[in-house]
Amino acid sequence: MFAMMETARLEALHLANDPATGLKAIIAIHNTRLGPALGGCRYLAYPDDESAIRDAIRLAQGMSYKAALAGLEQGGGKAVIIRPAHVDNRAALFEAFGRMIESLNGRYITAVDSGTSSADMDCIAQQTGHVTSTTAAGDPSSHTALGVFAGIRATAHARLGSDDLEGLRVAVQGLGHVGYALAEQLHAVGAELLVSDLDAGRVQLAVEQLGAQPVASGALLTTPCDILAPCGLGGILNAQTVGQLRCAAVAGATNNQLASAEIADEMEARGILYAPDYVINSGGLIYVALKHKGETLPAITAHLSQIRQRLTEIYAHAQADKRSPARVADALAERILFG
Ligand SMILES: NC(=O)c1ccc[n+]([C@@H]2O[C@H](COP(=O)([O-])OP(=O)(O)OC[C@H]3O[C@@H](n4cnc5c(N)ncnc54)[C@H](O)[C@@H]3O)[C@@H](O)[C@H]2O)c1
Repeated sequence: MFAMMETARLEALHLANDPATGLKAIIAIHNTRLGPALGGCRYLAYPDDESAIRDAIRLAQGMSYKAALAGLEQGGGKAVIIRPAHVDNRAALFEAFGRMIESLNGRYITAVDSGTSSADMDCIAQQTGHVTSTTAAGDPSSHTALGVFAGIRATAHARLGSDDLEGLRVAVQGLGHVGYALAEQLHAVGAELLVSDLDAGRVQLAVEQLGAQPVASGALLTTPCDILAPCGLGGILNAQTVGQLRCAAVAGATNNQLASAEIADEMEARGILYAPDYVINSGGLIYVALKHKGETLPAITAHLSQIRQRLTEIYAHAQADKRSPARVADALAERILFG
């Protein structure tokens, strides 16, 4: 366990077991150098306890990097609640989790993630103030989409010489909360949209409302385009897909797009510019963190606009050092967190 923590440079790991509600929870606090650790709470079934702990640690680490490059006074953390086969009272389970968070005295702030909802956050809020993305706080997805849109402009400028997206072929994979909002913005500035989603209804909506061209899910990654914007599930840039990409750049919302750092090197070698996922998709975190601090919407929007500048800096470094932007982003984050 300690070896795992050392490898990830994790500060603390907290476990809770509450037989009365069925709560089995893990809170991983990766780094609090910049401020309290903020990160979502997953509520999923895991094959064993170790996989759940591993997941929490890996995700907490990612949150530290994301917060550092988003310029937030916030550290990285993540929680995992192991989903029981059966739960009598979900509200009571999340309230028990709220008490666990409260016992950490503000070192960890939770948020919605896979398997949890704003209603669950409302239950947690009964027991602690260290919770975001409650029903009252609102869904961060539109802010994530705004950040990705700004990041696509920066990427187009760096790779294609102009941030004018009119007529650019942008392939959006996944038309969920973020992907559809992004497609709307791209459509509004005259981009040519190619779209795919596992849900045919979402695709049909984009065809009718945004004039998008539908592409079969399996074919989108290999469709010729200027920018590929992954907004679905992670791990899509891997040894099988990377050689088949036919785009000038990849810039999208999906978390953990790269199967490994070497994939980014391969993209670099092929002249495909890669927008580091945790930089371009940090709009939601910025919204959640600043909203929790009581910032106004204009202040949040102003902070969000820094994503574009941050990416532009990363691309400039990457070009100067002949390295992948993914490597540059990691090095920058590590300097902020541990330097
Ligand atoms: N919501 C946010 O604020 C936020 C913030 C940061 C990162 N992200 C990441 O962005 C991605 C999208 O988030 P979301 O909130 O829009 O999720 P979502 O669940 O609302 O939408 C995802 C969509 O992608 C589709 N999809 C999944 N796999 C696909 C595939 N192989 N091909 C085509 N479509 C596919 C799904 O059918 C779904 O419609 C996720 O990876 C998420 O982790 C989201």
